[in-house]
Amino acid sequence: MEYVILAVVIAVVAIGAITGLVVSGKRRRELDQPSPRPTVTAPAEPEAAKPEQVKAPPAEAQAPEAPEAPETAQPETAEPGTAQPEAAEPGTAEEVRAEEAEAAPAIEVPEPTAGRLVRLRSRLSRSQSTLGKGLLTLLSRDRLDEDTWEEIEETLLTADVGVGATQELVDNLRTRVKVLGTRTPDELRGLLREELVKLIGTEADRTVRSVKHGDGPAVVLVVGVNGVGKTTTTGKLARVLVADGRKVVLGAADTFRAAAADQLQTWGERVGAHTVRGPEGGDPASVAFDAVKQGIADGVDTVLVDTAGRLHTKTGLMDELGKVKRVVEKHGPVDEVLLVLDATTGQNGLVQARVFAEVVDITGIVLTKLDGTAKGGIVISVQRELGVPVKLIGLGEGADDLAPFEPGAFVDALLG
Ligand SMILES: Nc1nc2c(ncn2[C@@H]2O[C@H](COP(=O)(O)OP(=O)(O)OP(=O)(O)O)[C@@H](O)[C@H]2O)c(=O)[nH]1
Repeated sequence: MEYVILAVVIAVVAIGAITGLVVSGKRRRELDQPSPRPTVTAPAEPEAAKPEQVKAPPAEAQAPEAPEAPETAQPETAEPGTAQPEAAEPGTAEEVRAEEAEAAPAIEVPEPTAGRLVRLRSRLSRSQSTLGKGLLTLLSRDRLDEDTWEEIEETLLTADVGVGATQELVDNLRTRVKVLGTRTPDELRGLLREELVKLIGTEADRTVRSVKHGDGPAVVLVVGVNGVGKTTTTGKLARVLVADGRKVVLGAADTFRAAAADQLQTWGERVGAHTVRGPEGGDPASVAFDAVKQGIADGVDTVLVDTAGRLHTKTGLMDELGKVKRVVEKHGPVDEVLLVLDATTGQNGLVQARVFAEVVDITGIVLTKLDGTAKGGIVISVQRELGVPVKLIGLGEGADDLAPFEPGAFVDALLG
């Protein structure tokens, strides 16, 4: 019996030993297998982080379904009356398009500037009925006595033609009417046209200097007191230049009124022109400097700078405008200084013109709001006052209501 128990114990021990050996061998084999988890030294990760791969991922990696969504949702491709599965999200494409439109506002193509004055001639109706028609009626009288000539003089003075120019015109008309003898309406019209055109002058260069030269853009400073339409004119002038094929940068150097910069930026955005602006109340000269710098960097043709023209004191104005000009000239010469005057202010406008002319060298005049006045003669008096040509006239609040000034077309509009 003891032998049997001994044999069983030996057998159990032997089985246990064999089993232990088999299990531990299996475990060792399992531990020898490589781990499936990545390690910090895995080369794949730094490879994937290479900038080239981030910049230009393979086409397949860019959500291949994405381009199909807007296409299927486009009204052109959707069959009318068919409830397509893609149409289940009608708002999505609309929203995408609305967002896109908001992000990139449509750039307008302004109307060409040639012939604008002719197109807008009816806007001069108030000046036409007093100045143009008034003079023609007086000159058509059977007898041109002293009283009639005095009335002609009065008409010219009321229309702001100015004393000197009025005298010159009346003298010339008296002589020519005497020589002419009998007068037909056509002859009278022709006579008056010639004399008015002569007074305005056809010799002066009325183009706005806006052509790029050397490495830099042409720089145009727009000056004038607040409220005359200076900011609006700068915006409209950007359109005139863009219409004529120029690339423009705007400088919102009127930092006095925050809305002025917003207003200018909106004008710029409409024609795709960049607007450089500074903080409200900031230094106008610094904004003007930055605008020209931007214009050089962008390689544009023209930089238009809307300046702040507060007429508190002449000294203040002189300091401010003088500084703007000096600072801008660090980049190169200023090509044009346009003085904006409100035609409806009459003599007051002439006083402003005198003050500005003492501060900066004005190279051109912009007369705004000629649509709202019977005093079209201011074109003549302001030119005489400053010895500088009127280059542009404002004939309304519309975006394309700023016209290059043409003496012949202007007089034709006055005479009807
Ligand atoms: N009828 C008419 N209105 C004009 C003309 N030009 C400008 N205006 C209006 O004049 C008003 C004043 O224009 P702004 O451009 O804001 O004047 P501003 O001189 O820049 O004034 P600040 O921005 O305060 O410096 C606006 O309502 C313009 O629409 C024009 O030729 N005809």
